[in-house]
Amino acid sequence: MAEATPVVGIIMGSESDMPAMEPCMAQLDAMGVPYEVKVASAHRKPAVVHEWAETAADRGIKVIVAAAGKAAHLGGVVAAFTPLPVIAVPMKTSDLGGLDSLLSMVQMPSGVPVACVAINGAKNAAILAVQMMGTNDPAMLQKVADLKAEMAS
Ligand SMILES: Nc1c(C(=O)O)ncn1[C@@H]1O[C@H](COP(=O)(O)O)[C@@H](O)[C@H]1O
Repeated sequence: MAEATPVVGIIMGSESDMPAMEPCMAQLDAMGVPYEVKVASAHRKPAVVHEWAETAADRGIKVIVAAAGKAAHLGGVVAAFTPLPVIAVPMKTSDLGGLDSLLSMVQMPSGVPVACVAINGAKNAAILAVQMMGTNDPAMLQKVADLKAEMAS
């Protein structure tokens, strides 16, 4: 059977962000939502990030989740290159506890919004992505309703 086309694009600034982002992938797996994962830094590989972000919508991606730590510009740079909504996940850091990542991500200039979840809020980023898609996709909305029913039981 052919793999379903990914609808969530997950990008992270470093392979070192992968463990903190596992709950995002696990939540999307649990909800049956196909995703793609890319490791690329806006600082270290700007051309790769540019190309990935600019072509995301054409690949069928509906929502982007961008995770990064420290001077976490990745979400904002991705948002500059795509009309898709971007959810940023600030990574907890050893020096400043993730406040550095959070402030870098949340303080976007007017005109280029980036939604931002809590420090290491990978699971919530996944749920929020499905909620966004649910605004015009009843099957996605049902997945979130099912999750809420499960939490309440
Ligand atoms: N914030 C960014 C960006 C970016 O914003 O483009 N690229 C890498 N990083 C972050 O640097 C931290 C340390 O990365 P390394 O472990 O590779 O040195 C990671 O949390 C990564 O997301």
